[in-house]
Amino acid sequence: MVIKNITKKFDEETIIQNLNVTINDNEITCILGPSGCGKSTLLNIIAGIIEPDDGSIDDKKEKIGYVFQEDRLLPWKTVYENIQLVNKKASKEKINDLIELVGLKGDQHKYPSALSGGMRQRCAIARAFNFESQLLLMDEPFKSLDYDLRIHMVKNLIDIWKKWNNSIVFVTHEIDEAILLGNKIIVLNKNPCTIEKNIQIEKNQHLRSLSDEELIQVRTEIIQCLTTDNKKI
Ligand SMILES: Nc1ncnc2c1ncn2[C@@H]1O[C@H](COP(=O)(O)OP(=O)(O)OP(=O)(O)O)[C@@H](O)[C@H]1O
Repeated sequence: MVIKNITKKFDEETIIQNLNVTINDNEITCILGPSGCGKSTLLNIIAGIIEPDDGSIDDKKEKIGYVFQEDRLLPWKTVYENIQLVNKKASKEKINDLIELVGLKGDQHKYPSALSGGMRQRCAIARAFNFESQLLLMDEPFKSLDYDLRIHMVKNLIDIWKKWNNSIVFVTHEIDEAILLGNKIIVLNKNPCTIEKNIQIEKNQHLRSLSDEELIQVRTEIIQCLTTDNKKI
C-alpha cells in the first residue's frame, strides 16, 4: 500500500503535510512520533474512517482490522466467543490455536471481567487475527501495560504474526516495542506531521534482542529524533 502526498487539516490547521509512506505486504511498520503529531489521524485515514484533504492511497487493502488502546471486548461474551464473533466461519481448531498462541489456553470460557488488562488485550489481538485482515492497524495496543508485560506481549505478537502473516501498522510511544517489532520504523515529527526518519531493520524479529549492537544504535538514532531540546544524548 502506498500513501501518497497525504495532507490533513483540522480547523484550518495543517496536521499532516504531504506525507508519503509505503506499507509493504507481510511486514510490520512501526510509527513513532511526539504526542499529538497525527499518528492516530494517519491510522484513521488508512482505515478510511477520515478523509484526507489531499493525496491518495494506492493499492488500498479491502479488509482492514483495528486494535485500539482499549480492548473493546464484549463483556457478555467469553474469550472464545469474543474471538469467534469476527469470523463465524473460523474452525474451532483455529480459534483454539489463536487462544494458545496468545497464552490464554484454559481461560477460553472466562468473561472479560474475570481477566486482567493484559489478558483482555491478548484476547483482542487473537480476535484481530481471527478477522483475517490483509492489514492490521494497532494504535498503542499495549499502552496500559507495565514494561515487563509489554515486552511479553510484543513476543506474543511476533509469534502470532509469524504464523498468520499479514501487514501490520503499529503505532507506539515505546522505542523498545518498535525496535523489536518493526521491519520498518517511521519516526514522525510535529507541526505539521512529516517524516523525520525512515529506518529499515533486516534482522528476523525472532532473533532480535534489546542488547543487539544494531538495535542499540537504532534506539539511539530514534531518541535523537524524538529529543527536541538537545539533539546530543
Ligand atoms: N476530529 C478532530 N478535530 C479537530 N482536531 C483533531 C481531531 N482529531 C485530531 N485532532 C488534532 O490533530 C492532532 C493530531 O491528533 P492525533 O490524535 O492524530 O495525534 P497522535 O499523534 O495520535 O497523538 P497521541 O500520541 O497523543 O495519541 C492533535 O492536535 C489533535 O488535537
